[in-house]
Amino acid sequence: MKTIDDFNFENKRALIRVDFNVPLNDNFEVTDDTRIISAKPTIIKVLEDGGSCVLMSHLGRPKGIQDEFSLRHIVPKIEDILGVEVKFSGDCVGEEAESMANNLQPGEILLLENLRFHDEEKKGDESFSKQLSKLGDIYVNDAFGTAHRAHASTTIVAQYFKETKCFGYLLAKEIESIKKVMEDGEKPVLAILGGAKVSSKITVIENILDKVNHLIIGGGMTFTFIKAQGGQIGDSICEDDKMELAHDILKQAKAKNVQVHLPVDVVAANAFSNDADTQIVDVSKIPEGWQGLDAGPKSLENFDVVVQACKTILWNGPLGVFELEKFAKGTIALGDSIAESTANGAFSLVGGGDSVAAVKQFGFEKKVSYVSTGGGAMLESLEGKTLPGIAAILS
Ligand SMILES: Nc1ncnc2c1ncn2[C@@H]1O[C@H](COP(=O)(O)OP(=O)(O)O)[C@@H](O)[C@H]1O
Ligand SMILES: O=C(OP(=O)(O)O)[C@H](O)COP(=O)(O)O
Repeated sequence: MKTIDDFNFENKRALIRVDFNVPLNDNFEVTDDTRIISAKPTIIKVLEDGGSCVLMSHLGRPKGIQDEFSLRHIVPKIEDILGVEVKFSGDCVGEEAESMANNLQPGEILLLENLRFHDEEKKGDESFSKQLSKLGDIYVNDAFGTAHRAHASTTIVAQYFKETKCFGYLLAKEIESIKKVMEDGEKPVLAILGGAKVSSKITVIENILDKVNHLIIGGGMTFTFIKAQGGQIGDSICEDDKMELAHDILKQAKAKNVQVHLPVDVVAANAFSNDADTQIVDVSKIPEGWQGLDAGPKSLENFDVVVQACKTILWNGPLGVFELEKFAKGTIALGDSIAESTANGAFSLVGGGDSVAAVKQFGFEKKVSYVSTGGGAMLESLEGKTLPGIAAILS
């Protein structure tokens, strides 16, 4: 696996694919700069070697050229984080980009305009990829968040850099973290899967059953499993067409010697609201008119015992509707448990959109071993897929 450490960038231009697809508010200010901070070590390494950086990224899902998706908006934030001036090219290919890239001096940074202003980016167009390739001497992919997309800048462009392509520090770290859980994690290995629906996690569950010793199933997914076992789930969220599958998953787990832990009690509410009345009830005796929106205290105790006993922990998906304060306790308690287990030597990886949001919101970011910068990319990795952005560097 070739990483940025295998190259000296003195007098070289690094063409770096970063994922600066960051959230902006109405004033075009960056509201979460994690992805920019995460790319910093790679950029600094190039500059310290005496090289220059051409940064390329997408922002959002624009339809053609739309100013609200211009990467120009985030230049001040990047300059703040890197402490270096950032030049900006109003197009990612063409004369302006080429002449600015050619004139870059060691220590300088150029940011290209949103790659997705050209349809060719998502199509993986060859000639567009070739134009991009002219902008650097060494291609570095550090965009884990976009590594599941086979686009021009993440995948096709790599073919123009046979011996001169590598992973940046962030992408290498993401790969290593996934490997630590999925391949060589210290046992017992635990996966905690929560979130809303079974359907969005089926492939993850099936793939993970071969890798773990324990599986905690929580969140809205719980109720499809409970109903499948004959429980009464009241008005809780449920995918009736996935009940057979839920059964099958439990059977597979048994055959593979994976211990499955489901909630035994829940916080049931008479409405999907912070103002709802609530009661703690047995997970399989939820009255009509009530829905389970968080794990109950006995479940949290049980989960804590498992979490403390495990040496490798993967967490994807919240245990309850954490966006509503009244139903955030389970997710917070689980975060506390994982933090404690991590402090005692376990390796913990948090990945997948909403669980990362929860970890950040409740301040667990520094208390777990690694928080992934990719939502979809992490899910596809957990499904066992080889991401095209990663394959393109390895080939
Ligand atoms: N018991 C529940 N009932 C309904 N929704 C739930 C429940 N528990 C969790 N959720 C919701 O699941 C969503 C996260 O699901 P998902 O997108 O699958 O997770 P992730 O983004 O971590 O993969 C959150 O918005 C949360 O409110
Ligand atoms: O934010 C991203 O994905 P994510 O929300 O799944 O983490 C990436 O930048 C990929 O963006 P895309 O899903 O528009 O290709």
